[in-house]
Amino acid sequence: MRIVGLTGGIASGKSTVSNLFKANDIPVVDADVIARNVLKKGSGGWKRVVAAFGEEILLPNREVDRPKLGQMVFSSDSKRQLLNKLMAPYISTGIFWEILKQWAKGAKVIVVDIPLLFEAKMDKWTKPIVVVWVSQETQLNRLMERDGLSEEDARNRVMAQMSLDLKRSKADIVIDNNGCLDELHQQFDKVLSEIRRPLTWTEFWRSRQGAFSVIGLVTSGIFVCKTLN
Ligand SMILES: CC(C)(COP(=O)(O)OP(=O)(O)OC[C@H]1O[C@@H](n2cnc3c(N)ncnc32)[C@H](O)[C@@H]1O)[C@@H](O)C(=O)NCCC(=O)NCCS
Ligand SMILES: Nc1ncnc2c1ncn2[C@@H]1O[C@H](COP(=O)(O)OP(=O)(O)OP(=O)(O)O)[C@@H](O)[C@H]1O
Repeated sequence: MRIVGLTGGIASGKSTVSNLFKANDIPVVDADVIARNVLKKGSGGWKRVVAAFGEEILLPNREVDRPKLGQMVFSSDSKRQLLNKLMAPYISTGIFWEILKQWAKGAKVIVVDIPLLFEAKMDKWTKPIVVVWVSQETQLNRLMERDGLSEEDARNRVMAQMSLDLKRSKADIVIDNNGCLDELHQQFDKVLSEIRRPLTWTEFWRSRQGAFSVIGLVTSGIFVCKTLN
């Protein structure tokens, strides 16, 4: 199985690109969705986060007040690191199970959309790595517009992540998303044909079909040996 890593910065356009993959029948595992489930009321992650940050981060219905927690962690490195430490094991386990589900379904190529792919050192599990890049000016403008944030809050969020220029230098494939959506679509078509190229042998052995081939070969080998003896 080919596990394509999709990453970028906050509001650089990862979800826009992952929607294009989904529209082309490529399954996408979304770390933000998994992270949201980890913070659902009553879950293990919720209990640890509430124990560490206090009940003041809860809404009257006892769900986490996400904008409030976001305000806290994006303006304090130590609080953000604490939140990351508490949630990381749940998020990585969630990603692992979602990949396993796709493997069991026989998917040959999947995309994992992980905003913090490099920061969380998960890049070693994915190949190729696609980085959705924008200039910092475009990033701030799109973030302020989408989330209705002040410039200061938007900057705090951008600064909480590894710089997009550094991420770009670590990428196998770069999508430059500074332009309009039509330009994005044109680049996406090239990326799609790149990631749909035939699997390498290593990727094939990692797929469900490859694993079954190994089992088939070993079983027939044992059968042949027994017959010859
Ligand atoms: C702080 C929280 C509650 C704010 O929620 P909110 O709904 O406002 O934002 P949302 O979850 O949609 O995240 C939006 C974007 O923020 C960025 N971001 C989220 N968490 C972090 C973080 N810990 N460090 C840096 N950037 C982050 C990502 O680019 C993400 O795509 C939430 O982001 C969270 O639980 N973060 C910790 C979990 C995590 O690390 N998520 C990233 C998945 S790898
Ligand atoms: N090429 C583009 N032209 C104009 N607007 C765009 C373009 N690409 C994305 N956008 C807009 O920019 C905003 C950010 O995009 P998107 O939500 O896909 O980013 P993201 O990287 O998934 O963000 P996050 O890290 O917060 O999940 C959205 O409002 C989206 O509609």
